[in-house]
Amino acid sequence: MNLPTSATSLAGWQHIYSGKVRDLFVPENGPDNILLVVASNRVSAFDHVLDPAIPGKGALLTALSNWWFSRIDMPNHLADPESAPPVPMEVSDRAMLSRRLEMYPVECVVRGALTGSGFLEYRETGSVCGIELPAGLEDGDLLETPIYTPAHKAPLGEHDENISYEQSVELVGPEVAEALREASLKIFTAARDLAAERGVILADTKFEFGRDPETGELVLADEVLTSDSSRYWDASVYFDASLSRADRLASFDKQIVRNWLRSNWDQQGVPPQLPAEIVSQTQDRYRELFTRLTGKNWG
Ligand SMILES: N#Cc1c(N)ncnc1-c1cnn(CCN2CCOCC2)c1
Repeated sequence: MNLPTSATSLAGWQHIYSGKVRDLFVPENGPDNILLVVASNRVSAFDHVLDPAIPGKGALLTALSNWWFSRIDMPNHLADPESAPPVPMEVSDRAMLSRRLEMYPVECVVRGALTGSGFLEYRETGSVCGIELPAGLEDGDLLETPIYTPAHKAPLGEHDENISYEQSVELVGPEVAEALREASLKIFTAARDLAAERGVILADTKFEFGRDPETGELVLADEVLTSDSSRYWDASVYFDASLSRADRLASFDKQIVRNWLRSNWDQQGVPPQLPAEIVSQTQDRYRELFTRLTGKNWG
């Protein structure tokens, strides 16, 4: 996977980490309990960060995350702007000023549908993360009840490893493991139901939690319920039996890019530049997802 070659340097902030699509900063001169999470416009597919970036993507997904945070009844990591240095103008619309937490090394994945790595594991073993599922399920099938399928965070560039609930207990202890599972299932179920009212299927998502060192409380962190951390499908497309399975499971935001790459790249080496039309269509899909979920026009 080709990683970003340079992270934005921000006046007053020290860059500490770059992921595929986000960059992390801490205040150069304190306080040390603050973290700035900046969502880039980078888009990744097939384990590659693509070129060019999608203008507006970072701001839109930050706004979507903030919209969900405001609807989730749980402490979150968003910080009071008064408690931190000013957020530089050049990233203000795509930056998340956060409380610095002691992050738990568990990717809290919840699946309402069986696809991706979960389907691959099911096809091999009949289960996902030790959870036995009924026989005969196909890729993309909706599950009767959502399942909690944690993963262990892998180093950047590697795939996270699906683990059993019992393995998550070994990582964080029984009380925290249960709290992570309970919170993840509760948030997912509420978000899935809200999305369904808007004709959108929340197929799966990944939450990250941390412990606030000052209060000891469990805090919802990272981005939440964005199309980078979740799979969203259009319900009218999903239930259209005239479409192929691949088309029915088209992700709201990245399918246009994936389909173009499948037709224009042999998945060897570095992917080709995305044409302007593909970038524009992808921007439209991000906007459409934002509007469908929030009921607000973007921009
Ligand atoms: N959100 C948030 C947040 C927070 N509120 N407090 C502390 N850390 C994080 C955070 C955000 N992303 N990551 C993953 C980057 N890690 C870098 C080290 O290596 C493992 C991955 C950590």
